[in-house]
Amino acid sequence: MEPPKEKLYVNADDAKTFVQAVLRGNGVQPDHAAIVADCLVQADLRGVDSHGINRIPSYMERIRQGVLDAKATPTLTQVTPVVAQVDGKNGFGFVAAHMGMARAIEMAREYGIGMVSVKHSNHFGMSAWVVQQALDAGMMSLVFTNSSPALPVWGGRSKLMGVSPLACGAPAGKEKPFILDMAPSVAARGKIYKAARRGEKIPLDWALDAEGKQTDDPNKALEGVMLPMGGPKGSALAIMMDVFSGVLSGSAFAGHVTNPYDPSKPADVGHFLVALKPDLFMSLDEFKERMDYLYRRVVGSDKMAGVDRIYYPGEIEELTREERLKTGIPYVEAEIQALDKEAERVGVDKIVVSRRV
Ligand SMILES: NC(=O)c1ccc[n+]([C@@H]2O[C@H](COP(=O)([O-])OP(=O)(O)OC[C@H]3O[C@@H](n4cnc5c(N)ncnc54)[C@H](O)[C@@H]3O)[C@@H](O)[C@H]2O)c1
Ligand SMILES: O=C(O)C[C@H](O)C(=O)O
Repeated sequence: MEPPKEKLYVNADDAKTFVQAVLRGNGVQPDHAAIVADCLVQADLRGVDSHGINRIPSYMERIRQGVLDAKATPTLTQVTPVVAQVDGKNGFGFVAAHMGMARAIEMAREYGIGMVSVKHSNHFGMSAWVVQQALDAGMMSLVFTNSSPALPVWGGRSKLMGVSPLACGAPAGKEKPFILDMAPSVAARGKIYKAARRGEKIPLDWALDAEGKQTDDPNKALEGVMLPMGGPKGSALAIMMDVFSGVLSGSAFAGHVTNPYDPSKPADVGHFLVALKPDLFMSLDEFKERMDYLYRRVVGSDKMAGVDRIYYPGEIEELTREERLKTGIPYVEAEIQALDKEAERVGVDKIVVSRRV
């Protein structure tokens, strides 16, 4: 399998315009289309191409099969002054989580903390966009979701838990904010889908094939299981995401969430979102100074042999974002063709490729 060499570059604004048009063509209301497009393009800009606009064909298939409601409007119920619940009504996870984090931020502004449980939702892609939503409002955050079975529990051999990401963030002053966004597996399953799309191999420690053997073939890996990061600890984190996102919310859990690529039934994903005001225990300036000091201590740490630079969590993605805002986002021909097929189906313009390299 030779990876395709040519990269097709698309500017972020053109990618957003394209995604919005396809979504509106599939019956999604304009303000919801804008949220979904922004979250997907943010992922591609940050180099999280596993969770960017290439997810559009699978989401549209779910709409066509009637298992994702393009026209759903989530509802919000206030439970206590600092706790709310969103019912995603089986619409886009991006829209339900965006509404949930917006409410969590409002509660945190008033009371210091806001917690929102989201039920009957769908895949919301890269968790870091929700963390960024909180950071844009000056808030710290916790962002949990569950997802479809991909990972055996420690000692088990079949898929049970999702590779459900744990994300959190905290603002800084002059330095970069802290953004941790990690699946409890060695790598997100989306990276395997991406390798399959691009005809690339995967590292041997990511997954096992259906016979339980190591494989570098992404298609064989998708038939097998993902491997947890950190052994039993990764498995435990996946269970933790299910407790907070699935059990607590009233959504599916314990292996009953549907895969975003399976258009046979609703996904019933749950999310758990917390916004926290950073100046609860000291002034905001002092908090930010302390965050800046932490950043400098981390990136200024003594380096291991062979390491050129130490990065802060979220920093590589931020540097990629800065670069891609200038260069455009690189895709491969097969990905652009799959996206253009979605445009053709609803009679909107193809995606604008600015250059091929
Ligand atoms: N919605 C879902 O159901 C779902 C499920 C799984 C994963 N995902 C998404 O997949 C994406 C990728 O997940 P992943 O676990 O493969 O991420 P990853 O392994 O690429 O990164 C995990 C974390 O480690 C940090 N990091 C990575 N390399 C670093 C380095 N050299 N120095 C310092 N920090 C570093 C990153 O900034 C990030 O915060 C995430 O955005 C996640 O939200 C979504
Ligand atoms: O795509 C999935 O199956 C879930 C998640 O987005 C992942 O990358 O693992």
